[in-house]
Amino acid sequence: MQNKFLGTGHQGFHPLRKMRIALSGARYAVLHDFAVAYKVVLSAVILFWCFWYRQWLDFSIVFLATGMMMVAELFNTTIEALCDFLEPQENAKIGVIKDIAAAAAGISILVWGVTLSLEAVHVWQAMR
Ligand SMILES: Nc1ncnc2c1ncn2[C@@H]1O[C@H](COP(=O)(O)OP(=O)(O)OP(=O)(O)O)[C@@H](O)[C@H]1O
Repeated sequence: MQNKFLGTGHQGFHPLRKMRIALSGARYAVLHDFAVAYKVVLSAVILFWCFWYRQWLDFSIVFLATGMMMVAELFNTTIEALCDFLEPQENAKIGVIKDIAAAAAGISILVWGVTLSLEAVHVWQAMR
């Protein structure tokens, strides 16, 4: 999309360019934020495992919870980066903004953890 104020960017709809931009953003987040990097690896392992045992658990629910957690984590990283860019010094307001973003990411991790635990119980009950 074109920046309405700066006139930068491209006009029109370019899905492949959008996908390339999104992948580049995800790559940057993985390389520069360990919190994102380890969750990507952990999510890939868990999703593979859940897909393998999909006849015993609800893979769609795990997929949804994992996707939601990763989206929240990427937004948290974006807000942290924006805060660090706008205010390199210590600032109580920046602290509060980052804490709120961290709370959103924390809730998504909690939902992810509870979902995985419930599905693990299903698998355990099915295998007994
Ligand atoms: N410029 C700042 N001024 C005041 N407090 C800050 C500032 N930067 C960070 N903090 C405080 O430190 C906490 C951690 O911020 P930081 O940017 O280091 O995130 P992080 O611990 O690396 O998070 P994540 O693990 O998600 O990457 C914030 O939640 C906030 O309370």
